[in-house]
Amino acid sequence: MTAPVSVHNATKTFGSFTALDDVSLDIKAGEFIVLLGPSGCGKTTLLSILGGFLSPTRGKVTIGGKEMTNVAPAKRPTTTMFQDYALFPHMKLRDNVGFGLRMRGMGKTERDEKALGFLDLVGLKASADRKPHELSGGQRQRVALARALAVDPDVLLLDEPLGALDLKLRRQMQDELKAIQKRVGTTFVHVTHDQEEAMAIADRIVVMNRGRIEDFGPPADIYMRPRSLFSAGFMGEVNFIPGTVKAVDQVAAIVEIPFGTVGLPIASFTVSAPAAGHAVTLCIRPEHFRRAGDAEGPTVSLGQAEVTGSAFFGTHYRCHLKPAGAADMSIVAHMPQSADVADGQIMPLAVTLADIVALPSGGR
Ligand SMILES: Nc1ncnc2c1ncn2[C@@H]1O[C@H](COP(=O)(O)OP(=O)(O)OP(=O)(O)O)[C@@H](O)[C@H]1O
Repeated sequence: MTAPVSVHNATKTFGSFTALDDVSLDIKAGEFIVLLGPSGCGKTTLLSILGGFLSPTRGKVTIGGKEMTNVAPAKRPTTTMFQDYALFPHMKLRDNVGFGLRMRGMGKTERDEKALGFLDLVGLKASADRKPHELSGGQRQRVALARALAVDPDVLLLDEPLGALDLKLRRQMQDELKAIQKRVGTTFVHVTHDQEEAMAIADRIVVMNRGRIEDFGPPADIYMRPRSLFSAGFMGEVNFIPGTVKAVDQVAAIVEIPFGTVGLPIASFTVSAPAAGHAVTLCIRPEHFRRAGDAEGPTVSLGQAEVTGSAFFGTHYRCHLKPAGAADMSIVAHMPQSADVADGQIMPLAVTLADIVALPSGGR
């Protein structure tokens, strides 16, 4: 089963501290949502409010269109899978997975059949008679997932479920988790502070910071068209170039930056329309810089820059560049593998216009 989830203006305070600050969110049935943000930003608090382990100080939660704000966890159509998922050590996997069904009074034959079906889903049917200590960390994690899904929640809440796994296994489990979610169609809300994990699994990512939602959208949108400087910086490496809007007409704005003047289409301003005098920050990902002449489509020239350092990364050179006329600025740019990059070299820089996002400077 599956259900949509809505959070309406939820605030959670602990004494004088506001852990969640007026958060609203609409999740569609069957979506894989990731709550992403640094430690302490309120991800677990929001997940706990969805699961019923915490009540919001203000605001409300609906699941499947029904108000759930003060409904106990066991009475919600949700299951929460914690990072330190505890399997019962003395029970076979089939009994671990069937445990929740037993608690709900399901008979042994039916329960066993269902448990085997979910073990099959996570690729462990052949191990149904083994016990947890005979499994690897990744396998135990899969059993925990099978157990959580066996009770047929409308919404599965996952709190850093891959946090205890090593990096390689983590990446593998991300792919599996996504594939399983697509097969069962249950709404998943998954907490992580790992941006790559979020991109690997999410249909939509909720970027959180200091108790608020900074950005919400598909991974590619958040990466390419971030709606806040925090979001841009959290979703991978980015260069922030300060600027001032000098003039605006109906199609473009002229922005003065420390090493020149650029004309940007209005569409580059993703959050608020540009106005003369506004301080803006141009966000440019390292892979979007090109040597002038190599850039595709309509481009903006950023003048000459000196290579002050470079390292070969296999797929590209990662370069530090100093733009002419901006002695105290350093830009990180990726140049193609084929580029002949050397320290001290001067290169004319350009960026495809569509790859520049201009956001209001300042903020929280
Ligand atoms: N019961 C509590 N009493 C007081 N403060 C709390 C309580 N629970 C959480 N907080 C505070 O609220 C803030 C948000 O906590 P939360 O656990 O939601 O963060 P998080 O984003 O999940 O972080 P992490 O990735 O470290 O788990 C933190 O500053 C935390 O110290």
